[in-house]
Amino acid sequence: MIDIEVLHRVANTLAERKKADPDASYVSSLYTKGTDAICKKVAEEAAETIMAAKDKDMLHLVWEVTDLWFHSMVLLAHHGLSVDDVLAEFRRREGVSGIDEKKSRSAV
Ligand SMILES: N=c1c2ncn([C@@H]3O[C@H](COP(=O)(O)OP(=O)(O)OP(=O)(O)O)[C@@H](O)[C@H]3O)c2ncn1[C@@H]1O[C@H](COP(=O)(O)O)[C@@H](O)[C@H]1O
Repeated sequence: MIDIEVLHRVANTLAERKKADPDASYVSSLYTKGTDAICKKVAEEAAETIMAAKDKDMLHLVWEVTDLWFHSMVLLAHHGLSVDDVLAEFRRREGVSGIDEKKSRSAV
């Protein structure tokens, strides 16, 4: 079983960082800079993920996906959301084939 508790612990830290000093916390400094700065980090980490995959660099691929998940979690927290909202969406989609779901969209 994969340990997703670490995601909850990080999410709790991200919530706590709303009250932290931006000079002492990277997360708090991102909140202070705002949505554009956080989105820029998400875009950078997505680009670095793509480069690692294209280079077939497995170590960096894991590092960059971790950076991407982390900055996506910061973006969610900045908007009052958390990893629980994403996990709930995964649960809602569970078992629904992407092919069937796409067909049902074109039928509407
Ligand atoms: N998981 C992470 C995490 N992953 C990556 N990073 C930071 O994300 C930053 C940006 O990564 P980059 O690779 O882009 O680094 P960079 O190029 O030097 O950054 P820029 O100059 O481009 O801004 C780095 O400073 C990393 O250390 C993280 N910073 C924090 N966390 C978690 O968030 C918690 C709270 O962190 P603080 O708010 O800093 O206490 C920590 O305890 C960790 O659990």
